[in-house]
Amino acid sequence: MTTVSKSSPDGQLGSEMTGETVPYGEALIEVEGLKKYFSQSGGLLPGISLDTNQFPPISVGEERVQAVDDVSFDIRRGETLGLVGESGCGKSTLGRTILRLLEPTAGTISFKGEDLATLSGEDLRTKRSEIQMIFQDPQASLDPRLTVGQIIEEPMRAHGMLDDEGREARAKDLLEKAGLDPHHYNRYPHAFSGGQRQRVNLARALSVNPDFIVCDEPVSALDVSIQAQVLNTMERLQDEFGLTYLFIAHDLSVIRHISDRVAVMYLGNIVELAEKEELFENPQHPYTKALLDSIPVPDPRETGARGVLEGEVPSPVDPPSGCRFRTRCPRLIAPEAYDWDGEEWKRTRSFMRAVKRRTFEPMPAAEIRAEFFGGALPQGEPGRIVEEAIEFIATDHEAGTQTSGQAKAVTDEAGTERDGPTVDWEQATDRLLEAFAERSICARERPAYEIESAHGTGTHFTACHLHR
Ligand SMILES: Nc1ncnc2c1ncn2[C@@H]1O[C@H](COP(=O)(O)OP(=O)(O)OP(=O)(O)O)[C@@H](O)[C@H]1O
Repeated sequence: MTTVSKSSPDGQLGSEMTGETVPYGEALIEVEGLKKYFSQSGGLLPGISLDTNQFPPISVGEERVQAVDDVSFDIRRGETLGLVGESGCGKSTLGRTILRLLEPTAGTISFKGEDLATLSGEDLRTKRSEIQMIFQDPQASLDPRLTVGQIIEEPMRAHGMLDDEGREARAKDLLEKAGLDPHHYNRYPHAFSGGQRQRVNLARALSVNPDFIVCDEPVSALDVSIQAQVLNTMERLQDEFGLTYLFIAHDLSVIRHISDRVAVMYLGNIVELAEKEELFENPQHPYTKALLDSIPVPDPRETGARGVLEGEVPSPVDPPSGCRFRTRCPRLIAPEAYDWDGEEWKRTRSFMRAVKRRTFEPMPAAEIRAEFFGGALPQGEPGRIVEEAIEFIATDHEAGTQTSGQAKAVTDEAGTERDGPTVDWEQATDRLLEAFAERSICARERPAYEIESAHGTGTHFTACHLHR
């Protein structure tokens, strides 16, 4: 049987063909300023939008989904970089753009010092053998009409690698290495379980002797009991074949199992990147902390009172300025335009969040002041702004003392029209956000800081202005 290893003369392609080597621990992939925007093609007239607040009310311009926006990091030879984040944050798009399955909008992707973003034609085709991808759904990615042997041999054939006999021997060897019986060579995918099918995918990816594999949620569709077995096989194959993985998952326990370093993604940006232990034991970004706090704990006494993420992820068509997490962030930094004393900012921030999310019932002004500010509003201008916001939502304001727009004619049960207070959450929210949230450094500048690690010796990147 042919022995497959990175040094095997039969295992052509991959780095052997090009003769390039990158020492272990050095950057194999360097991503710099990578962007991937998708054009929005929806509606009757794509690209044309109606805005009655402007003249002319029609504008022609493309709305673009900023799926990956200005992302930079490297992946070192032999390591597994875990990429984690909520659904829709851009993980798959990033993985596919690195592989050039999607055209980058901007930025560079350097693989062994060569920019993949500019390669095309034959050069790109050759490089593709060095970079492979494994997808989440092993069922969908295996052609049901082909035998397992044909499936594994297909990439070798496409790259003109080995003769028929050599390909068969290599396919059988790879089946065994991936934890399957080589006698399964002539079977069809439907005869296999989900875990076995993912092993077939692994064997196929390895057939062209790649250096780098993007693994997009490779175990998410598998039973938890099977997940660990497949992950262990992936680790073994990584050692044996000298592989480098970008491992995409939303499940933090899977990321913790397999990664050496972890990158956390939120709304198209990488918000934190550190060695695994450092990230799990010393997370610095409020988003990472919220993600870690929301890991389900297998404890029946657990009440569910964890720091789960509040609010919706904003649209990637029009993401927030500065820090993209700021609209959901519990640690939003105080705007420097005002002087804050003691607890004033914390209280104002909690009040602003509660108003924005309408988490309390409208009540008289004094009760709002008591509940959120212990009776004493912040000093000076911030206090006046808070008072204005309270007036919009208080239930006990007399007509005439209210800010314009708040008093409105209402009809009582007897059918008599009289002036009464109305609650205007929107105005209150706008007043607070405009005065405080939009003036925070979190809204004005995009954060990027390197801090000292408490665990290990690696660098710790965090995109949070709390480290300014
Ligand atoms: N072909 C496309 N056209 C337009 N928008 C797209 C396209 N592909 C992805 N998007 C959008 O880009 C954003 C990022 O999607 P992506 O699939 O990369 O996220 P993800 O983190 O991998 O999510 P999931 O874990 O659910 O796959 C989403 O808002 C998504 O709707």
